[in-house]
Amino acid sequence: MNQMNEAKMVVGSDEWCAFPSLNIPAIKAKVDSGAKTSSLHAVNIQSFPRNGEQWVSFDVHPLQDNRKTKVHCEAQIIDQRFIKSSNGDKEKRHVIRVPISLGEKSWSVEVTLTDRDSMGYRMLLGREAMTGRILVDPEGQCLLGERSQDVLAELYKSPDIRTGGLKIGLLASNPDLYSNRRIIEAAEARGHEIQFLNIKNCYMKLDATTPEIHYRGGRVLNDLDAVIPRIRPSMTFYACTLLRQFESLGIYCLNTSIAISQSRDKLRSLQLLLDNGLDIPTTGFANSPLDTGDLIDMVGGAPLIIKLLEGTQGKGVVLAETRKAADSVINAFKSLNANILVQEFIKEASGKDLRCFVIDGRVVASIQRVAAPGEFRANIHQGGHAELVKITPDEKRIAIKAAKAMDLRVAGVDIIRSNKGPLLLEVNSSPGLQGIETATNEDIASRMIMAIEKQLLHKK
Ligand SMILES: Nc1ncnc2c1ncn2[C@@H]1O[C@H](COP(=O)(O)OP(=O)(O)OP(=O)(O)O)[C@@H](O)[C@H]1O
Ligand SMILES: [Mg+2]
Ligand SMILES: [Mg+2]
Repeated sequence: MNQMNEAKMVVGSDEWCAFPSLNIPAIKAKVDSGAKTSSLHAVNIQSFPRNGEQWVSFDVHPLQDNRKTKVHCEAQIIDQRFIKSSNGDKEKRHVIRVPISLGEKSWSVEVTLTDRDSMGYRMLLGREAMTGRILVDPEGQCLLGERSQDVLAELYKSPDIRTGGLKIGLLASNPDLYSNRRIIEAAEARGHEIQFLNIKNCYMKLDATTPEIHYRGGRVLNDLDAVIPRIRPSMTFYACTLLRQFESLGIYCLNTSIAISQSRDKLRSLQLLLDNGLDIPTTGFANSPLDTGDLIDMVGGAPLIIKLLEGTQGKGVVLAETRKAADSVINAFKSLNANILVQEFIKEASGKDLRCFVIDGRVVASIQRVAAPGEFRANIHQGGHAELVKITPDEKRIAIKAAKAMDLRVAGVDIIRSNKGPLLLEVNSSPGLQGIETATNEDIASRMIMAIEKQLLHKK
């Protein structure tokens, strides 16, 4: 038994493989003995007849988090199979048989093609391909050797696999804003090329084969590595359309269009946060002024908070101290066809709230915002000021969970301290840097750039 095992190759939980006949010199596979058949993540899968046989053509993005490096492949179809994927869905897939190289060895394996766009591994190595040849050491990774970015760039002869500076676009409206100046400064200091892209000056070509984004004057922006969106609420619709276009070109967006657009819908955000087990102040929402009385009762009566759904910087947030005031304010807004929500007033917060800046699942800085005397809104724009604060482990956990629930890699999470514990107020997808960098002395702009580097450069 031992002797037999000695002849077997020991692999870790992931390994670099190659498919010489498909011109794929390196692709990192997740070693998955739980799956029977191996699979390759392929796009543009199309079957066609060739000399009386059924063939398939497809494209493979062999490198994780890189949709620019693409290999076009063709192979004979040897079977069609229904495969149950990890999410439980059954899917009919083409099966091909090709030689695989792993370490020093090479043999032929069956591989199914799937166009599930997994941002993780581009390939799964199933047990059928390993039987009799491989032992798995789940603690190890790339036991048969790593591939550096330099080696990959050479193998794929691709300038897109960068080892040095990245080409970054800052998609925003005002290059003179503190936040935007800091992001540009930080990107340049870290050796990247960054260009300010005014949202209004970008336009796009929607086309199945050659989609493009142009900048005023005709310059094509397709060769960016990453885009940092900093979108003011009034530009959300157009900017998210642009972001979707960047995404479909395989350009990494620090916050995605989907995450940003859902974060801009206050009610949807609150529902998502609740779905993820996060607590918010009790909130009510109605369509018709006829329901005002019950709406007020629902959130516990006056005093209560009324918020315009489209409001920002505290402008659309009103405190109604009495039931009568609440009733008239709600009806006044309703008569203007304004969308509002009503919310339990967290009096004990005494005009303070917390802003936690989350990047890539970590709270990188937090401040307490304190309202001006006589004001309940802590917004800096309403005269509030920022103070240093130590947040509790629970608050940290909530902030991280909220950013994750909203699928935001960069988020400003606002929390209010209530008698019932910390409650979530809202999650911002383009949180400002000035107040928080000044108060904490943290270099948050650099942390944002580092989050991009982690995705595009240093990922093994
Ligand atoms: N339910 C509440 N109870 C007590 N204070 C509240 C409550 N909701 C909001 N506030 C205070 O009012 C401020 C503004 O509210 P909120 O953050 O919801 O709206 P906004 O700031 O206008 O929106 P945005 O941050 O998107 O610009 C908060 O920072 C907080 O200090
Ligand atoms: Mg706010
Ligand atoms: Mg907001």
